[in-house]
Amino acid sequence: MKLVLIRHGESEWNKLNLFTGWTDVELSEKGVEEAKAGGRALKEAGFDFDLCYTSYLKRAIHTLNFVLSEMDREWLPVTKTWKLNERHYGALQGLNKAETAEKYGEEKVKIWRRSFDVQPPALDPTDDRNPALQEAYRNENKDELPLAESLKDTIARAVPYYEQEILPQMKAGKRVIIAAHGNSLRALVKYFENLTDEEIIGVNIPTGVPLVYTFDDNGKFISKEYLGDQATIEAKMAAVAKQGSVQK
Ligand SMILES: O=C(O)[C@H](O)COP(=O)(O)O
Repeated sequence: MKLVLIRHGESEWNKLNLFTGWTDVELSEKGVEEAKAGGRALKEAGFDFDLCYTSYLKRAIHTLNFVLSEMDREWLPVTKTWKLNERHYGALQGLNKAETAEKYGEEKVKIWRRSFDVQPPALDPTDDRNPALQEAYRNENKDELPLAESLKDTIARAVPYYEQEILPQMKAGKRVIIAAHGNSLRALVKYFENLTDEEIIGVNIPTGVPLVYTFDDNGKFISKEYLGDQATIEAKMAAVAKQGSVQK
């Protein structure tokens, strides 16, 4: 069984190096091009899909739309769920990552960005960015909606969704693509590959590059492969890792 993951293309806030989380920002022009290139790479490699999953956030939704447009598959059914949203970055949302590193130190920012179970500072419940106060989440169970999340918290909602909603479809023969986010995809990657809490720290997902997983019939990990020029992909991953460094 194969499964394709794609992180959204560069967003307006990726471009400005801001902590984004659940902030619903648009793709940048470069992000649109990355998403289209991802779609073309999938088409050229002969991929096709039956079902698509994405988050409630427009940078992932639009990425999926551009991918499907390039593949002439805009008619495919798409399921949206907040369970695939980016990790909620709490009160860090809107802050510049490099400036935050200057203020609190690179180590602290690395812990906030990449530690397994440390949450960033939480939003105040009265903050109008509290998802429980936002239209997009009006039909969701308010008790489940976060004010901040660690990667562990993200795993606790993304992995059960995968196991309950997506994996059964794959086992029934459906070809699936998931368009999501740096950390909601890291949550799935950790689970798929059974990575330790330390190993996942070093995983950085580039924007707009299709990541193809191959599993056995039971959903057990066999292999993975990024589609595209490997040196370019490595450079994009290194750039993501560096976003939390002080700018020199
Ligand atoms: O929410 C964000 O800021 C990004 O999408 C992912 O950020 P990170 O790579 O700093 O975790």
